[in-house]
Amino acid sequence: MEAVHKVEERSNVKELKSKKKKIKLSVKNINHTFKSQNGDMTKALSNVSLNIEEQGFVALVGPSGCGKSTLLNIMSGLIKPNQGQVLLDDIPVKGVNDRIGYMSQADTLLPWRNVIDNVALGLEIKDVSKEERYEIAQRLIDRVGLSGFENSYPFELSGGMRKRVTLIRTLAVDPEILFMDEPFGPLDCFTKEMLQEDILKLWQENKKTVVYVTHDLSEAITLADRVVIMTARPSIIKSDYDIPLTRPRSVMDIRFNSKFIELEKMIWNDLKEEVKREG
Ligand SMILES: Nc1ncnc2c1ncn2[C@@H]1O[C@H](COP(=O)(O)OP(=O)(O)OP(=O)(O)O)[C@@H](O)[C@H]1O
Repeated sequence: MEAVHKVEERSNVKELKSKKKKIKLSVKNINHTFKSQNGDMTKALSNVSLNIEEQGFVALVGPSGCGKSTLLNIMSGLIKPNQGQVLLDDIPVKGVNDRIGYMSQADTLLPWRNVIDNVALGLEIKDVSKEERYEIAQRLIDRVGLSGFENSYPFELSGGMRKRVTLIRTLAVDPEILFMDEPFGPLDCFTKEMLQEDILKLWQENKKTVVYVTHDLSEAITLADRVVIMTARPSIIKSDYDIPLTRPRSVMDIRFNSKFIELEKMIWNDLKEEVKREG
């Protein structure tokens, strides 16, 4: 299928694309080994390089424990790699900064703040006026169907609603690039699909650059423009697939699209070798 490019074949494709789209994030020759308390060494990443285009939606997929979160944490400046560097608009990323948004699986809402004050938190930290931050927060609350819950506290919300609040809190500060680490991992599949629908809708409106870590190949193909497969540890990038499914997409319908089914089958054949190696 012409949409597919193994890593080694992708370079000319990238050259052609770079004429159209700027590289937003560049990961260069990253090596990273963890040293545990008892002195054990775990080599997580081996010479990983990756370019992410502006407004691109890239999913990182690989077997459990292969180093996906480590790579995301290095990209976002949370971890300093042993070797290599990450450039955001050609400037080295040195620690977390407000150009970057990060959403993890953890529930990080502040329990003593209601929905609107949770959503407005980052704007408050940035000294945005109360009127403006409430206006931005309200717009996002309305966008994800949480109108009427502005004054509710996190404990009064369902798991899916809390995720929605976390998502729009991350978007409220308008980051240039958004990193998401299995943000909907523990939720049931129906709630997950509704949240994926929200992501597609919000992305369609704002076209942020997104890097999305998931175990779930179907989720990766549904959301992303590119699916990058990582090998079992020590992880290298094995393959890089374009996802030529038209947008706007519907989570509910896309899985019945013949191109989707074909892509999932093909990428799974590649991924399953790594899953078996890891197991
Ligand atoms: N702080 C740490 N200290 C020691 N080892 C670590 C640390 N963080 C991660 N590791 C190890 O590095 C490897 C990669 O971990 P990482 O969390 O990046 O994998 P992952 O692909 O995101 O896994 P999963 O999909 O299961 O969340 C694992 O073997 C993990 O045990």
